[in-house]
Amino acid sequence: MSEDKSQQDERLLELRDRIDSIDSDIARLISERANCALEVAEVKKSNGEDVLFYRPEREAQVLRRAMQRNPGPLTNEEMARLFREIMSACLALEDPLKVAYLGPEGTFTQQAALKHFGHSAVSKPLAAIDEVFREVEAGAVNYGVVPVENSTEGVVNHTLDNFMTSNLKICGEVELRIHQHLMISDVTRKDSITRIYSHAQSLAQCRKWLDSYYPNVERVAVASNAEAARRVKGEWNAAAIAGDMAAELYGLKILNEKIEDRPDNSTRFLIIGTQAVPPSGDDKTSLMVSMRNAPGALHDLLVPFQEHGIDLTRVETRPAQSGNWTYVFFIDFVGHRDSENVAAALREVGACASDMKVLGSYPRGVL
Ligand SMILES: O=C(O)C(=O)C[C@]1(C(=O)O)C=C[C@@H](O)C=C1
Repeated sequence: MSEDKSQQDERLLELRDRIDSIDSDIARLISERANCALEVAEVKKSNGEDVLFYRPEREAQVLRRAMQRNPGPLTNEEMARLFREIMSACLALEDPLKVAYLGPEGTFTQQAALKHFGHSAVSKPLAAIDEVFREVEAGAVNYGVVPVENSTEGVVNHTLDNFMTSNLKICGEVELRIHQHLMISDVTRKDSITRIYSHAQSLAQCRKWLDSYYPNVERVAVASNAEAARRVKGEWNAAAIAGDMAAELYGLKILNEKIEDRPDNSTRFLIIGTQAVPPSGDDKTSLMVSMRNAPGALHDLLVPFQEHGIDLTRVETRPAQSGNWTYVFFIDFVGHRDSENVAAALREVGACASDMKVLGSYPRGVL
């Protein structure tokens, strides 16, 4: 063995010894933290019947702090992701969360659920957005995850419409960068693709790419990206557009990566539940307001926000289910309903609206 090689080996041994010793410190500290969480659970239980183990505002604060004090070299996002999983495991010790999401397995919504709750939550795929609302309302699961808007394709009307008849609250939001890939199975003949399956939104997000590279191939819209991937499994002349999770789940090969037309393509998801979330220090509020279709109605509705210095992040209009040319506005803005300026604006909006419902104040998405 050369002198260099043996020096290298020695250095490697030394570093690995150091890593072993750091790992045992980390393990001890994680266990100490987990014991603390168990004590927190005991304190919560001694406080009353309706125990809320999951605290979105506290989780947001823990993650933000992990990012702020990050000394590097890991990125802030990586550091927060690690803490996300530690907290998820600690919460599972207190009370394992049950979370329903718009499935099937392998969809972007599952990815969003994992990003928000970590891997220790028990998650349940459901076939439709309405079903996710229903399961949370029935108490069969603690929370639900549903898509609400895509930066390329706009709003998910189905989610907004469900709020018209539901009493559920918004407890959180997650934003996910959406990367679409073209994928095939082992039996697909690359040069004989005549059909591409995907969800209609994903086909739309990749429209220009498809026009350039597969102009004459039939585009078939199916219920989800994961369903598209499942179909391709046994078809020699088909491909699917879906995300990483679907490719992994169905063992497909990615032929072309990141084929979305816009590089900043992202989707926002909502966490729905029954709890009102206290302020975290950086929050958003979602509001549903009905107005008669009178001239200047939208203007009147927006003035209080401007007067109280509140930033609107989104305004959507949907026809009310009662018809009669009544419109429902969905408004998102920065701030918590408990803060003075927001409370004042809500009073004024309430006075000019025919109906108003605060869908929830919740921490702004951290990761
Ligand atoms: O602080 C709490 O209330 C806890 O239960 C602890 C903890 C954590 O692990 O930090 C766990 C779950 C909650 O959702 C928030 C935080």
